[in-house]
Amino acid sequence: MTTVSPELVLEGLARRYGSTTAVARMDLAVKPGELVALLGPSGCGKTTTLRMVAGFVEPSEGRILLRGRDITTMPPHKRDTGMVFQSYALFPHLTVAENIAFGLQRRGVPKPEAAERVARMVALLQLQGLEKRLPKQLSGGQQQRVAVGRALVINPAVVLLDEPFSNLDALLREGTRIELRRLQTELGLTTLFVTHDQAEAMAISDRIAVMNKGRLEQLGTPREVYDRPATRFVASFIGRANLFVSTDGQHSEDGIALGAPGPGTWLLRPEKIALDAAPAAGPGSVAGTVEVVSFLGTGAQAVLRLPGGRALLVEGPAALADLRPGAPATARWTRPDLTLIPGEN
Ligand SMILES: Nc1ncnc2c1ncn2[C@@H]1O[C@H](COP(=O)(O)OP(=O)(O)OP(=O)(O)O)[C@@H](O)[C@H]1O
Repeated sequence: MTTVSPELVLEGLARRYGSTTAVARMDLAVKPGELVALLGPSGCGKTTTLRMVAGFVEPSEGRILLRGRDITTMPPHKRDTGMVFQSYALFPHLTVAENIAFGLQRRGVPKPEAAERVARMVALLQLQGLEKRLPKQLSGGQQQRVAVGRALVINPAVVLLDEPFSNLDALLREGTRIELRRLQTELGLTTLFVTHDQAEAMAISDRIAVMNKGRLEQLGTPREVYDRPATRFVASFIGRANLFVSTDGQHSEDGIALGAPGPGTWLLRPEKIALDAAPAAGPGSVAGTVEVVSFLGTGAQAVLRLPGGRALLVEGPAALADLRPGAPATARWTRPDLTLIPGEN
């Protein structure tokens, strides 16, 4: 077995502001060429973590190692990190080419080599013909690509991206994230990516670090965090979740015939549930009333209101949208559709 030594390591990294703990003792190891997303709701400590790695925020505790070197107290420009800010932070008076070349000049890269590397970035990011423009003469998506180019051209050991697509409209955002993923894979860039958008994190990450209230709740591949969430928070933040608490497995606290193999907190994803018109029959079935249906293009969603008052979310084929609100329907699932949430027991 070969073990790859990680490129970036966070060891017990913490940051407090007075009595507020922005980040609590975080451990994370990012492998060479890996893209890890820091995902969580507003205020969970994603940006603070990224800024500690970049050197803009001083940790209260812990260490940061980059390629085995302790960089915890090193000034930002000596760290070998390339950062892309949410606001892009381009120099308004410099052209596209000059913006991209900036970091190379500062590092004393000879002019001919710098010109060559800038031209390569311009080509990779499809900015040809825009080299002499100023940032204000570019679209949001083009500005975003210049910001990425400026961070990548110095060939940093780790690329740090803070919600880089938040200023783009939905369609451009999807296209740009695919482009970024392609570039990141092609160039083998070790990347830490901050986002509060779970779909974005799922789409581009090798692994996702799910954060909540300054803590790392789970680290895993998109599939792992979706299929086997460690906590109730992860289950609800990644995708949609129907959660049931049961003391015996047979029934949930609100009286649903759950049919789980044992006690605990159980997750039932909406796409695991089937709806039909026949009456409920024992474990893994419950009758209710269709409350809302939504057609989503690739499928549909329905909310089933249960007698106990709970709203059960169901996802399935587009035909689900043909159900009439107010109609009775029975939800069905099987034992393997239920996933135990280990962190809640
Ligand atoms: N300079 C500061 N002074 C005081 N508190 C701060 C400071 N910076 C961050 N915090 C607090 O630390 C916590 C984490 O903030 P952080 O910006 O890291 O969260 P985030 O997950 O990046 O949120 P968002 O998605 O909204 O940017 C928040 O409670 C925030 O109010």
